[in-house]
Amino acid sequence: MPAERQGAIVLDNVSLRLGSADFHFDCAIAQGAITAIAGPSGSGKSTLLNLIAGFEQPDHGRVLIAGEEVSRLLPAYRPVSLVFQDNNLFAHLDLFTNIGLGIDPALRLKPADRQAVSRALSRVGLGGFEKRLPATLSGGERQRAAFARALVRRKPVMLLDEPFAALDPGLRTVMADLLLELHRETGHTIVIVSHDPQEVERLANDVLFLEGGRIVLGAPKAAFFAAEGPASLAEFLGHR
Ligand SMILES: Nc1ncnc2c1ncn2[C@@H]1O[C@H](COP(=O)(O)OP(=O)(O)OP(=O)(O)O)[C@@H](O)[C@H]1O
Repeated sequence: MPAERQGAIVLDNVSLRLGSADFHFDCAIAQGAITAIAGPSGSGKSTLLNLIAGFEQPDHGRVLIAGEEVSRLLPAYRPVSLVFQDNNLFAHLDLFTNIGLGIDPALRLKPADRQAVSRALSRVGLGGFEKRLPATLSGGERQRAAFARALVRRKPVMLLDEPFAALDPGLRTVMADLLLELHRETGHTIVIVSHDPQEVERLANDVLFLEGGRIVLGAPKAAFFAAEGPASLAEFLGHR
């Protein structure tokens, strides 16, 4: 593979068909950067993220993370942590247990792991919330808990699928700032699907813009916002 194709995440000529939808992705996502995936509804943003996470596998081509091919690995074996819009906390388990599951699905937690759970909760502003059930939290607090779970996994790649879409605009800004802070601390590679050009502007170093299951523009943020392209791009930029 040529040097310029090296990245924290590489989709090497990946193609996939789901029902009548065809996807083709060929890109390298930079190490330690925040890359936003944007594009109209149905353009393939979640599918691209699912290919990286392992919820979808390519029909052809390869997915590499940190130089290792992971195309056929199940999600649990990939070096990624996930934060989704509905943050998938288990309703009947308290926050300590929910976050501990991020370290070990069998919950065999060593004392250091238990400390890491409490530290992660404090880190996201939920210190002392260990015994709370998800239903007793606000939407923003649940999203913070999902961040805490991603943090304890200590994986070098964090994947977020519209993590703030259900939150009100004020809280969205607070959570975006928290994500930037965590990124500065960890230096992780972050890939975030976003519908919101302001969020892309606030967070991203690089942007991949999708249409019809393909990447129609991949550029650093400044170039992206100055770019001319398909009508869908003009429409996205028009909502700034
Ligand atoms: N399992 C599947 N079977 C059939 N079609 C699918 C499947 N998964 C996704 N699709 C189709 O592929 C297209 C892309 O879906 P995807 O969820 O990746 O888009 P998206 O850009 O994330 O959309 P949105 O912004 O609306 O969430 C859609 O037309 C969707 O209906």
